[in-house]
Amino acid sequence: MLTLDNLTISQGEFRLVANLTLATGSRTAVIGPSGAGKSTLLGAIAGFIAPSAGRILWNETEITRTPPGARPLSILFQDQNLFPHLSVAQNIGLGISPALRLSRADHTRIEAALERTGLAGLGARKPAALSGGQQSRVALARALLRAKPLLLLDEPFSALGPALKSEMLSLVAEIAQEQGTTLLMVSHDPDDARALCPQTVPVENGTAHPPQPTDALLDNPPPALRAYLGP
Ligand SMILES: Nc1ncnc2c1ncn2[C@@H]1O[C@H](COP(=O)(O)OP(=O)(O)OP(=O)(O)O)[C@@H](O)[C@H]1O
Repeated sequence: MLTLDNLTISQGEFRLVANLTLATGSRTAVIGPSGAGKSTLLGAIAGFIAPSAGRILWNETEITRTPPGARPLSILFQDQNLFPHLSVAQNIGLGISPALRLSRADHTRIEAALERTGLAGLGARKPAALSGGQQSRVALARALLRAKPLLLLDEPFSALGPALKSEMLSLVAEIAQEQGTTLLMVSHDPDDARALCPQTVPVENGTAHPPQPTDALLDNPPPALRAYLGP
């Protein structure tokens, strides 16, 4: 279970407060107007942004000041964070060993992750020799190998076409289900939220609200979300 206990994040004039919990294995969308603080929220959970007050707990353990790499999570961004000079297999291997000290068993796991994400046979290529969709799959394969209990998605597939994006999101949901992963996903597309996430955290007016059932929220949004979601 992820707990945000009066978590307060300040960036210049901007301030965001979150008081909420996410059950283990749940899938949650984060929805709100541009600039509302969705990426800031994920950045604080991931440890890239230091909160000015409050606590982050994973189960009973406080991780508010745990370095990003030691937190029980993976995060996928739009910019897939692939190293251009490393092969696809090495980029995935970074999920196991940042120094790329990989055993034979590790290579077997990398092959399995390539296979699972539809990249079989592409391990020796450099990221530049892959399509955008394939690059997304590499980042996902790396997260898959890390098998952390919490997966944060900050619109990693938004540069892909609609069909490819929903294919990637389905793959994420499938893998999350298999691994029992807790999923927290920023989305600008209400249809993605409805398709994948039974509950949604609305972010508006400086608050990340506790999760609410996605369909009910989107069918009858509060005024601050209504304008953003449109008719
Ligand atoms: N380094 C910074 N210093 C000051 N303010 C910042 C900084 N980074 C972001 N902000 C402000 O914090 C607020 C939240 O930004 P954030 O990127 O989290 O919004 P968002 O909801 O993810 O938006 P979008 O949907 O457009 O990606 C914005 O008002 C932004 O201008």
